[in-house]
Amino acid sequence: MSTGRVVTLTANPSLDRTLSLPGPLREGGVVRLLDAVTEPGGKGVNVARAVAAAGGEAVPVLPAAEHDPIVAALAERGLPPVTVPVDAPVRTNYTLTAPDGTTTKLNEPGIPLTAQTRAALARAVRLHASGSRWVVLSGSLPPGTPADWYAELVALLRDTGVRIAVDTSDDPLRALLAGGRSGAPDLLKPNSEELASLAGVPEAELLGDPAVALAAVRVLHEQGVSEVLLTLGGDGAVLSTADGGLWSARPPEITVRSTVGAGDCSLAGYLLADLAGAPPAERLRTAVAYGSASASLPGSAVPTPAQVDGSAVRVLAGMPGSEATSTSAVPPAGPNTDPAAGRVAR
Ligand SMILES: O=P(O)(O)OC[C@@]1(O)O[C@H](CO)[C@@H](O)[C@@H]1O
Repeated sequence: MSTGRVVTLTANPSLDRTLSLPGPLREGGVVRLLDAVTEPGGKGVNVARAVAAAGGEAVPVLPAAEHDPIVAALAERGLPPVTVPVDAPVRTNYTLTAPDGTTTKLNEPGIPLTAQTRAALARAVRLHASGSRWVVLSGSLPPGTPADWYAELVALLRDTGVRIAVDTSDDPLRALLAGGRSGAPDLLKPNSEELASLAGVPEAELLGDPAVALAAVRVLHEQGVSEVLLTLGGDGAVLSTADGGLWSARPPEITVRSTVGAGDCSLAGYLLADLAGAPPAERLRTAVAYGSASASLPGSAVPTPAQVDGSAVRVLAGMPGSEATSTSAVPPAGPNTDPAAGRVAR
């Protein structure tokens, strides 16, 4: 029987060190920081933290030595990770945040993993996937990892019955879809840059023309992806389902403090809504509300449900500016919500 558990694999975890700048970053010279905070990070780790912060059951799987600070940092947050031991320390990624919300990331490459470590991680994920609702494969792959490893993992997990979400970029993203339907996840969460690179079009063209974005999403469905959650930063997100559903959502106005982890929190919000049995429009609303709440928090902090306001998110059936779809507002779900509300033909 499947439970509401979410298993996340972060093959390239990080300690996220957030450095608060007193003003806009100027290269050269000495910058006296206002603050410096370290949190456990990496995309899958962030998803697990947000799910756990909402009272959900999350199992973060990652490569890390027993005494690595990331293990203690997660345990302190009530989220002891499942680890596969490695010799080197987990990488540190730096975030520079300016007072106007401008966020600059400096990510280290990470620790190369041996074939044995990869096999042990795959076994750990498969073990915990059985009986879980979702497995999330998230983030970059460490140096030297075959680009098609995520595709291989998707195929490996298929017979467990778990639903699989992937959030990655560059070669691992391309390889995921190059391997045919066996590598295709149930849910893919690209941002506009990633979708544009997959589609081979400039990002500006994809953002400027809904028809281009919809064509790119349709290709993903043809390749076997059931749900595409396209995140658009401050412009919200779009959800497309293989059965023809299409919704878009805009976040409320917020003061951005750090965009780090906002995409991960969007994914966590989507999964939490799914675990609660919410229909697609509501899953999108929760995703955007979580992403927006995350961006209003400092560093890599993840929001608690009390900091998330779904009613402030405007959800439309369809996609504005697209001739192929009409749009209409979807009200927040009430007790009598029709699960098919907002479904439109494409
Ligand atoms: O280098 P990757 O794996 O692409 O991204 C890693 C990372 O930037 O992603 C998270 C935010 O999404 C941070 O916690 C972490 O530092």
